[in-house]
Amino acid sequence: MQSEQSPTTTATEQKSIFRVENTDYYYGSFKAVRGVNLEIPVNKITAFIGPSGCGKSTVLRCFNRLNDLIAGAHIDGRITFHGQDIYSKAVDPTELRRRVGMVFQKPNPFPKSIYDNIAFGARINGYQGDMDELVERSLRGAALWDEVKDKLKESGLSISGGQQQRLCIARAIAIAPEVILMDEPCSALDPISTLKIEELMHQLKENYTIIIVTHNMQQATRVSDRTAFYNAEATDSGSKVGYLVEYDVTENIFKNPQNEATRDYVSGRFG
Ligand SMILES: Nc1ncnc2c1ncn2[C@@H]1O[C@H](COP(=O)(O)OP(=O)(O)OP(=O)(O)O)[C@@H](O)[C@H]1O
Repeated sequence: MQSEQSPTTTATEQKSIFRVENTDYYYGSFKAVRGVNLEIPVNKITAFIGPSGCGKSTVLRCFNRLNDLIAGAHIDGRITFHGQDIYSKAVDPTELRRRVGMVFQKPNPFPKSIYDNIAFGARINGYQGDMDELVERSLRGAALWDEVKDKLKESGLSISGGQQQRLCIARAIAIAPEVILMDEPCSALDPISTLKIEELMHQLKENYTIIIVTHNMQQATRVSDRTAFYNAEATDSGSKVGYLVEYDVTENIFKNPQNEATRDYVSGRFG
């Protein structure tokens, strides 16, 4: 059987896990982002870059329908996950969010023990297996086990910011997602913690598809396989609307961009 491919997907690329087709993103009547078409390859890291307010987080939050929780937010167009429209009535957003996890800008562990940070979500999701084993496996998967194995009963808030962010990643992977969305996951971290998360991302992509929003262009070049550059332009009404300018393998976006705005942005001329 032939795999599903868009005209922009080359035969050598892996299958897409998400397809975004002709999507416009609104907050009430305000159109925040227009006309996005893109495919997210499975088991790769895709970076979203662009100046502030161009809609990177808005698009990101739609992959697990987190924008549903914002009153008035809606999209026109279609986003499919494994070929199924995620906005169709048949899709349960809670189940979608289990399969498409998220890590936020600021580490946000639960005010519970390190152990329970992992066990809590797993229990809610009906995990029936050996919880000790799951906690260890998740913490190992987030490259945190060695640092916390002797203090699993201590609060998740008692460890460093970088460790807290890895705990949030451990919590996300404990419920066995396929995708991890990361919204500027290192912006609150020091450079060493940032590098640890980046190393971890390289390991994680063996098992997960990752989409990361980042303001740090070096980070995009270090971690991502593909990069989407978004920009915003003024509309007749005076507001700004975001749009996807260029999407390609990361090396092309940074070394050989096709669009002038991309070239200016990646060379630090604006943004
Ligand atoms: N909850 C919301 N309600 C109304 N408008 C919003 C909301 N969230 C974002 N917006 C608007 O949508 C547009 C895109 O915002 P978004 O946060 O997605 O951009 P971004 O590229 O992620 O920005 P940044 O890099 O600063 O995080 C902006 O005009 C923003 O003001």
